[in-house]
Amino acid sequence: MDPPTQISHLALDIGGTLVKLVYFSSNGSEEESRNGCSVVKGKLCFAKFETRKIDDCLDFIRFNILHHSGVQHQNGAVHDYLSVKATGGGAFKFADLFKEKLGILFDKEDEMHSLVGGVNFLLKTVPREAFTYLDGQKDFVNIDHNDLYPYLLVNIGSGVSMIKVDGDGKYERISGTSLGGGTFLGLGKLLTKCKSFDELLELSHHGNNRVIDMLVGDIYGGTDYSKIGLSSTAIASSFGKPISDGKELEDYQPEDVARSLLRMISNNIGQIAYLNALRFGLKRIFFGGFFIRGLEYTMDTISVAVHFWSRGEAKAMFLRHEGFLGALGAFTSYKTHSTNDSKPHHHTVQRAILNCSGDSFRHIPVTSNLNDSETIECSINLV
Ligand SMILES: Nc1ncnc2c1ncn2[C@@H]1O[C@H](COP(=O)(O)OP(=O)(O)OP(=O)(O)O)[C@@H](O)[C@H]1O
Ligand SMILES: CC(C)(CO)[C@@H](O)C(=O)NCCC(=O)O
Repeated sequence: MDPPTQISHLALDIGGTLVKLVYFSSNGSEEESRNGCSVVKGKLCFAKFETRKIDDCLDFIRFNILHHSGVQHQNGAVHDYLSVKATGGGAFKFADLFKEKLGILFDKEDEMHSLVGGVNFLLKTVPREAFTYLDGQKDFVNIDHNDLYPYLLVNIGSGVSMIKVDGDGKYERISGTSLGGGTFLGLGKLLTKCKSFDELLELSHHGNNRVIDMLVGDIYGGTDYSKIGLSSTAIASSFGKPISDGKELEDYQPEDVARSLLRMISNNIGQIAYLNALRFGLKRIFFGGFFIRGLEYTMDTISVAVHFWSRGEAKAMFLRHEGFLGALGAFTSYKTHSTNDSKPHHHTVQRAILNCSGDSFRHIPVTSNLNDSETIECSINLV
C-alpha cells in the first residue's frame, strides 16, 4: 500500500538582502476531483525577512511548524531530513544552517529559472496580477495567454537581472547591473543615516531631487535644449548640484538626498531595461523584485524612462507579487517524483497549483499594494 500522501508546501528564496517564503496553508478540506485525484484547498501565504536576520526566518519556520512540510527522504542516511525547495544565493550559503537548525535539506532550484517560473505562473494563473503605471494612473493589464512571449523580465533585487523570456522554461539572462536595490539601500544608509529601507522610502516621499540633481536648465540658463529633445527640467546629471554648491553633506536635507537616489537608481534601471528590450525587439517589460515595493514614485520613474527612451514603443509593467517571483517559481517547481529517491511511490507528489480563485482578485482596488498578510486562494491537485 502507498504511504499517506503528504504535501510539500514551503519554498524559500534567499537573496542578498531579503529571504522570501511562500507556503501553502490548507483549510483542512480535501475533495476528490473528477479524475480521482485529491484536491486540497487552501491559500498561498507570503513572508519576508532580512537575510542578515536569518535567525528570525528560522524562528518563523519553527513557530509555524513549516519545517514539517517538506518531502520526506526515504533513503538511508538522509532518512530524518525533509527536503524543501530553495533558490537564490542563500540556498547555497545557508544550506548547512537550515540542515543543522531545522533538519531541512535544500532541494536547490536555479535562481533565474525560478524567477521565470514565478512570473509565468502569476501571469497565467492569478487574475489582475500585472499592471501599468503612468502619469499617476494604475491600470491592470489583461494577459493574453496566447500572446505572452517574448517579454523582458527585469528583476530588481540587491542587484538587477534582465531575462528574455520566450516560453515556459525558455529564457536567457541577457544583462544585469550591479546598481540595484542594494545600491539604493547601501548608499542611502551612508548618506542619510537611515537605518532601514522603509525609513529611507518614507524620507524620499518628502524630498525634492532638484536640490541635488543638476538639471538641463541649470546648465542652459533656465531654458530647454529642445533641439535634442531635453526640457529644462530634465535631469542632466544625477547628484550634480553639489559640484558647484559649495555645500557639505550636512548642508543638504536627507529627504532630498533620498529622493535623488531613488530617482537615479530607478531611472538608470529603466534606461538599461529599455536598451536591452531594443536589442531584442521586445515590447513588453515586466519589472519585479522587492526594490519596487509598489511605490508610485519608483514605478512612475521607471515607466517614464521606458516611455521616454522607447518613444512610447515599449511598455513597462509591474507585478503585484513583485518580490516573491523566485520563491513562487521554486514553489511551483515541486513536481511529481521531485526527489532523487529510488522509490517513486514514496515521494510526496504534488503538481503545480492548478487553481487560483479569481473571485478574491476581482475586487482588488487598483490602488492597493500587496502586503505580506495577503494570500492567494488556491487548490493543489495530488496525483
Ligand atoms: N524591508 C526591506 N528591507 C530591506 N530591503 C528592502 C526591504 N523592502 C524592500 N527592499 C529593497 O529590496 C531589495 C531586495 O530585493 P529582493 O528581495 O528582490 O532581492 P534579493 O533577493 O535580496 O537580492 P539578490 O536577488 O540580488 O540576491 C533591497 O536591496 C532593497 O532595495
Ligand atoms: C548576483 C545576482 C544574480 C544574485 O541574485 C543579482 O544580484 C544580480 O543579478 N546582480 C547583478 C550582477 C550583474 O549582472 O552585474
